Amino acid sequence: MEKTETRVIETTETGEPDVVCSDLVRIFTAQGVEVQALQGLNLRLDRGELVALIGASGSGKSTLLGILSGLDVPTAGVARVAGHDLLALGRRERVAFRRRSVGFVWQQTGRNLLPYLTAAENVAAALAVAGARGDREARVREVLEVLDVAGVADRRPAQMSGGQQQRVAIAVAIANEPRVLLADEPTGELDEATSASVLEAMRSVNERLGVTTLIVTHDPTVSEHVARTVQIRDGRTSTEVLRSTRTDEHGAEQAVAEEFAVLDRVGRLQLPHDFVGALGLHDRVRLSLEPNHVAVRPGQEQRPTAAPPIPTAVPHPEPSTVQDAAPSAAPAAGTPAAPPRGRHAAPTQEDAS
Ligand SMILES: Nc1ncnc2c1ncn2[C@@H]1O[C@H](COP(=O)(O)OP(=O)(O)OP(=O)(O)O)[C@@H](O)[C@H]1O
Repeated sequence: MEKTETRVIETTETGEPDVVCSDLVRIFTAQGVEVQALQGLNLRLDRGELVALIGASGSGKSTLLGILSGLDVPTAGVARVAGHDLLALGRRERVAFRRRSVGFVWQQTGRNLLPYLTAAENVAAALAVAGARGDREARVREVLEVLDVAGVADRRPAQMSGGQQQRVAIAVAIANEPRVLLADEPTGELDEATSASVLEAMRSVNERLGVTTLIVTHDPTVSEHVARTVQIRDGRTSTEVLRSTRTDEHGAEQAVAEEFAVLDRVGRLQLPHDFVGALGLHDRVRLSLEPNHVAVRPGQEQRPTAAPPIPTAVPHPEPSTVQDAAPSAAPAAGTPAAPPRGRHAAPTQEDAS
């Protein structure tokens, strides 16, 4: 059974990650109206990581992938992929970056492959466009075998299943040995079983070839295939779930999922929606530094409508979480009940250090 804990992690920078986004901003202007698709997003992927990116519709996932793939240019901030500064690339460098440094898999199978070429010809075309050296035929065979689609090498996309088409698309994307593989809803048009096999293929490619991989998805089963899931909300990274296996005191292996709020370099974090709703937080909140945590309390005066019951047997605990910091009165009508403890706990000062 999965156990969920919460701590705050700091987005510090050590080493040379393959993906670095720092205070990334993308503003679109449509018919005189500005839309802030990314509002100071921070993200880093270390070399060889496999990460899923999730978030509600409109949260900025595709905008981020557009920037990381070199298709779009951010308005402000830092975006570096495979050592390239994406705000400073010239036109020719950008073309070379897209051909050699990143591979891309789209949701629509039709967008990934040329319909009049076979699977092998699609991979060969990608190698030719990038000017790949060496034995291209051998490389075509190799990547189709890695993706377990050597059997459909001579078929055109229309003669393959959706899952086979996406596997061939992954083969095309990794043919040039890019440092980073980006996938936008790669399983969006597939049924559950086929989705699982495509996600598994991406995990296997990541493991065998060490290509740093970022998968944008709505697929709820993605957590079974990745060790790290990043959630973005309103154009910013808000929470991360890290999964690992631990051995308990009886020697049994336990899958552990820990949920973290993401603290950026200047100390900002997003409170989960259900915390905000449960305490009716708005406009201003009171912060206080406690011995081992930071407490967040509603900014407005809390006037309980009825006298709170006096505890008899159970002593009232010291506030240690956002829920603990709640007034003792029940939440106002219309506000959701406080979330169960353990799903999200409040960030603690100790954890942030
Ligand atoms: N070219 C554009 N011009 C104007 N606004 C845009 C443009 N592209 C995206 N947006 C806006 O930016 C915000 C983020 O869009 P984005 O497509 O990145 O979200 P998303 O998380 O990928 O959504 P979905 O899951 O529905 O694909 C949205 O409000 C969207 O309407």
